[in-house]
Amino acid sequence: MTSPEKTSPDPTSPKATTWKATLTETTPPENVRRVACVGAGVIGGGWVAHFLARGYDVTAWDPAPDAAQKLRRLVDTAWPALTSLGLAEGASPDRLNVTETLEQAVADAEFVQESAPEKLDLKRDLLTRLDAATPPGVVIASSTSGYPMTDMQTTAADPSRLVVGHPFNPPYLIPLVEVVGGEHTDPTAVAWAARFYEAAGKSVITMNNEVPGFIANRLQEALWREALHMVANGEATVRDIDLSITEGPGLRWAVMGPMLTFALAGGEGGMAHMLDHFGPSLKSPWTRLEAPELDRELYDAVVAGCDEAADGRSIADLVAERDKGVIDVLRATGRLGREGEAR
Ligand SMILES: NC(=O)C1=CN([C@@H]2O[C@H](COP(=O)(O)OP(=O)(O)OC[C@H]3O[C@@H](n4cnc5c(N)ncnc54)[C@H](O)[C@@H]3O)[C@@H](O)[C@H]2O)C=CC1
Ligand SMILES: C[N+](C)(C)CC(=O)CC(=O)[O-]
Repeated sequence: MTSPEKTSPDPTSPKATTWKATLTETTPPENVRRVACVGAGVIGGGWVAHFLARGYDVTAWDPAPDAAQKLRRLVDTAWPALTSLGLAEGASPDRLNVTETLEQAVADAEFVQESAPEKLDLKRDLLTRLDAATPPGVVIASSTSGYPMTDMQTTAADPSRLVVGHPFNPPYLIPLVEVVGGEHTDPTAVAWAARFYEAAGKSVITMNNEVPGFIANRLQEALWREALHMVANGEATVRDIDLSITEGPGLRWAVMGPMLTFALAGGEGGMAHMLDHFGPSLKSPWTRLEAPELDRELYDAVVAGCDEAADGRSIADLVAERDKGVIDVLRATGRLGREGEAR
């Protein structure tokens, strides 16, 4: 990702402190009842389903002509899984209002989640528009997978209330949200967002430093790049790559992260022994990390490999299978109560 020319607002301008100035008028995160979701594709729609299941009133806007229909279908598809997890009191898909305009969606919102396509100019323009239309003192979060907020908040009149709230697909099942502000974000807005997501049932990592891709996507990207190299070089098939994780480290990663998992590789000696023993292999050529050229051949090989792996299952079948699997893992690892409440 290249960093664009910055036209950052003057941090000493009174506008840059608008959010702070209206803090006392801001709804405490635990009392928020009305959430707006702007952009309602895979992730925006997933956020809508999550917030509805948690009992919020949700307004949504998306410029696509068939967006309302698709969104309601996504919510209906997710609802059985959400019901099995346990709905908040009063939660209902009927509490969704798909509006005609962006301005209507955010007019009464107490929190705004932006989930538009991952294009820097588009995000910048949209956040500027959202900032202009959203009541003062309301935090606006972007679902961006990797742009630093500093690069997205360059043209907003009040950049101090803009934060990144990076979710994982599907946001109605995967608990993690990475929260981080930009150079011109008020740290109180970051703290407010973190508290809000926690109140909304998410697991939050708050980052104090901006790095493109945040934490989890940097880790995922390293694995993804190596997987593409292996497919491109004919070293492994798409199926081999998937099996190597689902039948291998993926099982452990659902229980503990890569750090603790590797500490156990050192036996009684823990991570210290693991480093003494396997440290030298860091110098072995086990990974390339530079991204391979995503040329037509590699593109086709990856797409065809996934079609073959799906073995006739539609995307809807795979989504249902994934959702059931994630719920089973959450349950089996004690991260869900008997009624499905997240711990
Ligand atoms: N797909 C994924 O696995 C994840 C995506 N994200 C991030 O979420 C964001 C959305 O990605 P997806 O939902 O995957 O994309 P998507 O393509 O499924 O949905 C994007 C939606 O935005 C709408 N849209 C287009 N222009 C717009 C505008 N100017 N204002 C508002 N909405 C607009 C489109 O009509 C579409 O419904 C991106 O920033 C992406 O990086 C974050 C985590 C995971
Ligand atoms: C593929 N992706 C980069 C958009 C993925 C994410 O951002 C997070 C996720 O759901 O894995």
